Amino acid sequence: MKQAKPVHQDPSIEIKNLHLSFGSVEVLKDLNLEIGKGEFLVLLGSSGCGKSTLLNCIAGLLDVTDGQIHIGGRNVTWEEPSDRGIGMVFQSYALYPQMSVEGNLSFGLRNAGVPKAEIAERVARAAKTLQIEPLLKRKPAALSGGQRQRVAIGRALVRDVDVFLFDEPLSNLDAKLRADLRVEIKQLHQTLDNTMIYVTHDQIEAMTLADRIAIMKGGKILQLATPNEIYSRPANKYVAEFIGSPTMNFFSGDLSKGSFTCSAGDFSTAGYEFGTSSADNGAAWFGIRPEHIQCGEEASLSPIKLESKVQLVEPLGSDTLARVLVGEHQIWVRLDGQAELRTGDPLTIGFSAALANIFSKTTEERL
Ligand SMILES: Nc1ncnc2c1ncn2[C@@H]1O[C@H](COP(=O)(O)OP(=O)(O)OP(=O)(O)O)[C@@H](O)[C@H]1O
Repeated sequence: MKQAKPVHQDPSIEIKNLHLSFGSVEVLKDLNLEIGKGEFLVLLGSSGCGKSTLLNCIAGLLDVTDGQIHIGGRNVTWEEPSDRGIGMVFQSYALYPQMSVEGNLSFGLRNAGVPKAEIAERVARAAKTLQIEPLLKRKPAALSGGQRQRVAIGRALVRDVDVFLFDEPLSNLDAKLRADLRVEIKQLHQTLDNTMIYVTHDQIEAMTLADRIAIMKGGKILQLATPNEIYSRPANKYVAEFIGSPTMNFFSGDLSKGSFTCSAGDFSTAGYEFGTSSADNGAAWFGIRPEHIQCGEEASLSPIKLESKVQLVEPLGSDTLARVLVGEHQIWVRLDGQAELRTGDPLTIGFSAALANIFSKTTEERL
């Protein structure tokens, strides 16, 4: 696994050699992770990869099979959830329907025996931060989905904890609300500076919110790095395909002595750091993102030029996506929103190996 350096030197959460099995099924496999104080870490991966399981282990909602979890320098592996100093926000708001918003916000504090005046102060502060002051007397049934989720976040906020855990908090909301609340969560993090761990399978949420993203597959972390690093230097083909829409284009061919050859031609890759070891020679994928491909006249200056035929055009307003055929390779390109293209048109495309990534077909690792 290729790892970026932690953004913060001071760890807030350390996960050491964590294993979790349900019966004979091993869901988390020797997982190690360090999260810095004040860091926003996103756990991203497709359904069933173990994101929620990992979050629930940190929260104390699941007993680990082996390994340790430290929060704020304390070994909390066998501590109760309420003693761990964490606040959790779930996808299903989990509000008490019979209680007002104010009752929902203060319930946990009353149970914990926090003095009345302090409860009032904490509730007022959270309501102000989340702009739900006018809703305090309402019951959850009289709130929109976005407002309910704000209350759920508020309930974590009043606990005055150092660590917030979010499990797909926006996935029940429509697209517009999702985008609005996403911005609010980001602002909240900038204001509060708590450590946040956020589970999602939405790559836009991951890219926009995270200081670092952990991409998970099959109970393991495949890459842990900043959004930029993951986007521009994915550790392997799985990560490259998972991030970016449309996905990275791949030419299937061979890498030999740093030079890539495929049925579309010989790509000049000399001078770039591909396949520096002779062990890297062999069957490989040449990956290039759609926005790194020049089209038409703009392609004339590109080091690698190819002739293609337009198969499909998707106008998006701000830009236009087109799928073109280069020999046997289907390639997505991103053009200007005003581009006038028709199915069947010939189109010259061009790119430089400087922006490419090459992956071994044997290991799928980036070379
Ligand atoms: N209580 C359980 N008993 C048995 N298997 C479970 C249990 N809970 C989860 N699993 C399995 O563990 C794996 C990981 O589940 P988990 O909920 O962590 O995935 P996820 O990445 O959060 O997925 P999603 O995005 O769909 O929520 C899945 O294969 C799931 O079927």
